[in-house]
Amino acid sequence: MELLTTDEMARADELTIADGTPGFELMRAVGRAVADAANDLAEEGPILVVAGRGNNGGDGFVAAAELAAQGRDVSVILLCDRATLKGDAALAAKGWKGEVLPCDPSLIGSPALIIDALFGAGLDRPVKGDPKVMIDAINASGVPVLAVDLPSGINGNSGAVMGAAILATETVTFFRPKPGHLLLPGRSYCGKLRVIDIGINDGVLSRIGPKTAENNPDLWQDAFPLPRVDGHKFTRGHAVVLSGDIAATGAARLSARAALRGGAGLVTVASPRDALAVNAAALTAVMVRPIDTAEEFAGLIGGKVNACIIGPGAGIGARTAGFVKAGLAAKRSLVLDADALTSFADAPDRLFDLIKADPEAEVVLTPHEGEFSRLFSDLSEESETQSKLDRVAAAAKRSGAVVLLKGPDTVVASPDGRAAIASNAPPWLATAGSGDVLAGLIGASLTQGVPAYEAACIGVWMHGEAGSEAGPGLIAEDLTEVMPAVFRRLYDRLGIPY
Ligand SMILES: NC(=O)C1=CN([C@@H]2O[C@H](COP(=O)(O)OP(=O)(O)OC[C@H]3O[C@@H](n4cnc5c(N)ncnc54)[C@H](O)[C@@H]3O)[C@@H](O)[C@H]2O)[C@@H](O)CC1
Ligand SMILES: Nc1ncnc2c1ncn2[C@@H]1O[C@H](COP(=O)(O)OP(=O)(O)O)[C@@H](O)[C@H]1O
Ligand SMILES: [K+]
Repeated sequence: MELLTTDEMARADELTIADGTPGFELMRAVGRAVADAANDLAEEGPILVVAGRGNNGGDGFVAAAELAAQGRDVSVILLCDRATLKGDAALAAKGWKGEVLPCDPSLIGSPALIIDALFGAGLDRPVKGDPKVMIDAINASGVPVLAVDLPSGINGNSGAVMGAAILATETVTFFRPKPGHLLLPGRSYCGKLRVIDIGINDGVLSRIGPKTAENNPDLWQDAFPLPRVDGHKFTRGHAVVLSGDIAATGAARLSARAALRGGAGLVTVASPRDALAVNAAALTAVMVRPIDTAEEFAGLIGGKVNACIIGPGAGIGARTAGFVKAGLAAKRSLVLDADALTSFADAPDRLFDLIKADPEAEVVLTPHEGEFSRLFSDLSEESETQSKLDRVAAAAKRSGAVVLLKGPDTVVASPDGRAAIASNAPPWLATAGSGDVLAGLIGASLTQGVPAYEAACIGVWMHGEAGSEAGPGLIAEDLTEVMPAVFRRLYDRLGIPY
């Protein structure tokens, strides 16, 4: 599903209004949807609506009137003087026939549910003073909260907490989710997210042209590689994974096994001679070749090889950088992870220039935050004006590669401006070697000819699903072993027979 920035959402509203649906109609649809969600969350007991001065507050007034008409016991707290409300919000407040209470936290009481309609997309500065006191008091009350559009205080574009934010039980948003619903910390403040149809036609999307999406199969199913009936292992492609020295071979083996499990037809570990026996003893379906130098590596991948995974356990320095250069020179699809990235920390532009020299290059960089800041030091910090999404998008543009920044909200960005945010990764994926498996899974799709952006998105999503499938207590080795179950669930979801 597409994600809309707050500006893009405002544009969707404008286009819908221009096409003949009055803005107040949209607000009424929102208010009714909020009332439905409130009834689901609290079947009985009093409901308190806390409204702000903008249209988010207007949604709150519509919901309050709707719930009262259904016989619910509703009260409303308003952040400002009722007489100062404007436009649709003022119209909505007129429809509320009850009392309006002032912004005093002692009036919260102990309702069954609080509807948070303080701020939505219009939040444009840090929350201070009265609204902050109110938000803190709502959070401290222990009462379940239904947030309208966004938990108040969460920035819809970045997911940042602007001073203070409502910790919602559930959030109802409209038409399409916003990046702030998926990016941390915003996602953690939303509780369960409901996306409601309020009568905005999907046709407006082609006029808006959103570039950001949620990372799930809807985004990449057309690119997902399926084995052909008349195929053989070479049609599924050959991946080469570079091994580290004798003390650091496990990471490459994890990547190699993941590449094979992920669907590569053949996988070879390129191993230093001193580690050959260790690798050979530990591998079965994955092949091993003795490779000590970048020249030997170039020779190996110059043959029938589609993609290379370089970095896991590879060692930091000129040697690994030389293998990366060989991979780029051979025009193979590449996953550059871990040490392959850090090996360019002293001169990242050298790497980017090499990547950009071939506009057709299919290269995925897979840093975690530490590696990311080594390559993109000026993009290492999140700020009010620079979300994780902005940082990764800028990194992709600068490097000429698809960049994936790991975490609970892994972002994949393409130099052409597309970006995807994943929200399916469970926290127990944060375990040694998990990233090596991710590199292998991305390599699996690249090997089968999937373009870098889709390959990265597919790998991230499958990795998250594998984490859920293996469950708490998993170690990296488990991720590769649950891949058949992940494939089966995906095939079922896409309606592909097997
Ligand atoms: N036609 C539309 O545009 C629709 C808008 N809808 C609702 O309208 C919301 C957006 O409405 P608005 O643009 O009026 O914005 P909001 O209602 O989110 O808030 C804007 C108001 O809050 C003030 N404000 C912003 N940050 C503040 C802070 N930190 N401290 C104190 N005051 C602050 C602004 O000055 C402005 O007065 C959406 O989130 C959605 O809930 C829906 O009703 C659907 C239709
Ligand atoms: N809190 C978290 N929730 C979900 N996934 C996480 C979390 N922390 C890390 N991950 C995922 O775990 C993997 C860790 O990769 P990485 O840091 O490279 O580890 P390693 O180098 O040990 O393989 C990444 O895919 C990352 O997105
Ligand atoms: K809100």
